[in-house]
Amino acid sequence: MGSDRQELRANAVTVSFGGVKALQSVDLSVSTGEILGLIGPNGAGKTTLVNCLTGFQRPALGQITLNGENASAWNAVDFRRRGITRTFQGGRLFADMTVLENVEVPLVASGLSRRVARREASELLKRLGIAGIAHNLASALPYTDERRVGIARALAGPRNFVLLDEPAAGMSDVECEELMQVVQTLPANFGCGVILIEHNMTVVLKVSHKIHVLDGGRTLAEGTPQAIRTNAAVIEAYLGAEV
Ligand SMILES: Nc1ncnc2c1ncn2[C@@H]1O[C@H](COP(=O)(O)OP(=O)(O)OP(=O)(O)O)[C@@H](O)[C@H]1O
Repeated sequence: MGSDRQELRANAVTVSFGGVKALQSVDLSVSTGEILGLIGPNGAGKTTLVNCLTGFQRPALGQITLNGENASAWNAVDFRRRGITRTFQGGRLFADMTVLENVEVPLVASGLSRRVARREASELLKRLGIAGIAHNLASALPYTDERRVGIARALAGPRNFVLLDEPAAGMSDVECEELMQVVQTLPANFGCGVILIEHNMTVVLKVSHKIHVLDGGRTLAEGTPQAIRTNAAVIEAYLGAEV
C-alpha cells in the first residue's frame, strides 16, 4: 500500500473473441488516489478491459503495465498479489459462509493465520461500516449488503487498485447513492485507485475524477466528468440528449 503513487496502464490493448473485436487498441491509465469511471453501452468492452487489467484475460496485442513493468506474463493470482483486485458482476460470494468468513478467505489464502485473518477481516468490516452483519450468512444477505461484502473481500489483502464491475447493478437510487458514498471514500481510506464500471450516468459522473468512454471496443472519449458531459461524440453515441 505505502504512500508512493502507483500507475496501472493498458497500452494499445486488443482482444478478439472469434470474429468479435471486443477491444481495439485501447489505452487507459489509472493512478492510486483517483477514481476512473469506465462507461459505454452494452458490449462496449468494459468487462473485457477490466479482465485484462486484472489478469483474467490476456490481450492478443498490446500490454498491461504496473508502474511501467510489463504484466504480460502475470496470471490473475500475480495481479492480486500485487494489489490489483476486483469485484465481479453478480457478487460471487461463498453462499454457505458468513460475511466474516467470506472476507477471511483471501487473507488466509495469502498466508495469514486464521486468527490474524479474522482480526483483519473484522477491522475491514468496521472500516466499511458493515461490522453489524459479520455473522450473517452470505446467502441471506440483501442485495446491497452482498455488494458491500464483495467490496470488503476485494479489499482484503494488498489493495493498490480496486476494479468494481457494476457494483450498483439492480439497486434502487437510494441504495446506489449509499454504495457510492462508500466507493467515494476508498482512495482516501485505503490509498488505492478505483476503476468503476457503472451504467448510471449521474452517479458515475459525480463520483469519478476522470472518465473513459468505450464504444464498440474503441475509446470514444476520455477526460474529466465535465468534459465528457459536454462531449458531442459521447452525447450522440451514448449519453442521450438529457445529460
Ligand atoms: N468470453 C467471450 N466469448 C465471446 N465473446 C465475448 C466474450 N466476452 C465478451 N465477448 C463479446 O465481446 C464484446 C465486449 O463484451 P464486454 O462484456 O467486455 O462488454 P461490456 O461493455 O462489459 O458490456 P456490458 O455492459 O453488457 O457488461 C461483446 O460483443 C461480447 O459479446
